Amino acid sequence: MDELTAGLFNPFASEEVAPPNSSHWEAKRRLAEAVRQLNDLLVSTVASDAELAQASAQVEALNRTLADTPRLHGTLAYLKSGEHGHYGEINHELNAVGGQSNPLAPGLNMWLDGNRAYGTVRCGLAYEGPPGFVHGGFVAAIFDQFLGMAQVAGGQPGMTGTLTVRYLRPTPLNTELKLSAQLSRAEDRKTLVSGELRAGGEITATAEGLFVRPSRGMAAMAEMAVGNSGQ
Ligand SMILES: CCCCCCCCCC(=O)SCCNC(=O)CCNC(=O)[C@H](O)C(C)(C)COP(=O)(O)OP(=O)(O)OC[C@H]1O[C@@H](n2cnc3c(N)ncnc32)[C@H](O)[C@@H]1OP(=O)(O)O
Repeated sequence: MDELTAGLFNPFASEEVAPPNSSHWEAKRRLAEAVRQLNDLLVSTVASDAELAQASAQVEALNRTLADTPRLHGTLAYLKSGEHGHYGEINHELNAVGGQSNPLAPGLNMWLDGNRAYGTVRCGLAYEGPPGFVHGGFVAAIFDQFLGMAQVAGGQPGMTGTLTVRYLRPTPLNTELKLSAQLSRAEDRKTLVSGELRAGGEITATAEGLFVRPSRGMAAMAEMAVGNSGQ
């Protein structure tokens, strides 16, 4: 394991969402939750054009305020600052699918128990694809992240090489969804993991992921990313 993968799923790998490790992340989680609500409200409100224009001006003003604050671009920049925890902690705050402090993330919580992985997630209205149901792309994203955690049990975590999702029935919005996964095979640099997504006890989708530990190593992959983070 290297600096990126060591502790990747700790200390957040428990059934209870672990509390933030600093006042910074505590404050950011609060802001992220407010933005999630804003997203939900945005897609559901049928306010007047004038009310929408006023709300836009307020959000634009807030954006200008935040743009003037010190910023770190990407998880590696947070890591290098030395002030925001180890990579696992930072990833679990900022990850696009599992990040508690990232409003894009639907709040996926995950934990490992031996060779099995478990998770919960709830997708609000902003994740709608078919009427009343979760967009299939987000179902795939949830599996990608979740199986990406489950592969860690194999001891050689890598990048998603292939992800196959079987959509058995529509996945409902605003419902606690339960995930489970198990390691099928881990050999050389390849780890095969399969998982299920359930709503109210019914399986709505299954997935299989093949993860490949890069020949260059994860640290080299991270170096390749320098310059991609929009700073
Ligand atoms: C910090 C830890 C992070 C872990 C968290 C994961 C959760 C998030 C998951 C993601 O979303 S990752 C983002 C989505 N995935 C990518 O962007 C991966 C892009 N692809 C790559 O970077 C490379 O193609 C890859 C690392 C997958 C493989 O490159 P390598 O140069 O290491 O592969 P190589 O050519 O040496 O092949 C090694 C073996 O893997 C096989 N292989 C390579 N790419 C494959 C692929 N894409 N699908 C299936 N098999 C693949 C290849 O055939 C070969 O099999 P054999 O040993 O049996 O000959």
